[in-house]
Amino acid sequence: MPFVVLVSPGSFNPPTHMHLRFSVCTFHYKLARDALNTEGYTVLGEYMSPVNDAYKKKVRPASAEHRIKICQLACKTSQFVMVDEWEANQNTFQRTSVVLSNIKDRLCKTGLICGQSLKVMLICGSDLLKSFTIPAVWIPEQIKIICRDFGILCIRREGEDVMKIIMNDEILFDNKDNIKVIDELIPNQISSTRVRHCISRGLSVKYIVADDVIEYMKRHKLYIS
Ligand SMILES: Nc1ncnc2c1ncn2[C@@H]1O[C@H](COP(=O)(O)OP(=O)(O)OP(=O)(O)O)[C@@H](O)[C@H]1O
Ligand SMILES: NC(=O)c1ccc[n+]([C@@H]2O[C@H](COP(=O)(O)O)[C@@H](O)[C@H]2O)c1
Repeated sequence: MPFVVLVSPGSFNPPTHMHLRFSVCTFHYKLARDALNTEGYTVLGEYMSPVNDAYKKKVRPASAEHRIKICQLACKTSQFVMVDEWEANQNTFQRTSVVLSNIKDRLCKTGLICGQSLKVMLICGSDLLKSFTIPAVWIPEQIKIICRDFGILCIRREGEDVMKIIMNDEILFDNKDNIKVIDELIPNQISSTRVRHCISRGLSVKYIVADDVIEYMKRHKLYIS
């Protein structure tokens, strides 16, 4: 029986309940389960991989050290989602294909699972899939590697026409069988950006972000300005 380990790359600045819902979408929604089960896969778990501090964003994220910590707090209640710190702890930005390979190599080195029976897949929202089609953001050869050698589980983000994104891009279209699109049955507009806006205005983010994460952010005065 081949096993799947999911990897969710992102800034997680901060992690929201939606980031944790990825696992719910994968495990409990029939569509997603079927998408993997019909091919005989068993999903073992998911790693959130917070991006390295060297990744350039319009708004400078909280430090990797803080983001690792709040991701760990966010995952505390999940038996399925964990944090992989490797990417965040490197000295330079790591491309996502490198992160996926690295996680696979390390899992195989444990000796608990062999490469042939392990499929590491990227799990992402459809905005990340869309970014594949924006010139100069990703290296086309690496998109091919991600689609062909790993595979993608894409959660539709509200309003996004994922099939159109796939159909209009040559690499995605060529690899469409390795891209599973999952509908979030309760689509929402939760985003880290909106959470940061609320915090900076002194508004509550309770029930959108884990309580322990809220407590940590308060203690470290994250996102208040
Ligand atoms: N509401 C959502 N629905 C579907 N996917 C989501 C949602 N929020 C986040 N994601 C996905 O989670 C992953 C990591 O997201 P990221 O850390 O960039 O959060 P974000 O909310 O998109 O951040 P920001 O608002 O700072 O750009 C990405 O694949 C993103 O598409
Ligand atoms: N070439 C690449 O590998 C590449 C390019 C752009 C974004 N990414 C990843 O996509 C994620 C995007 O996160 P944000 O949506 O927070 O910007 C990050 O984890 C980042 O590492 C990878």
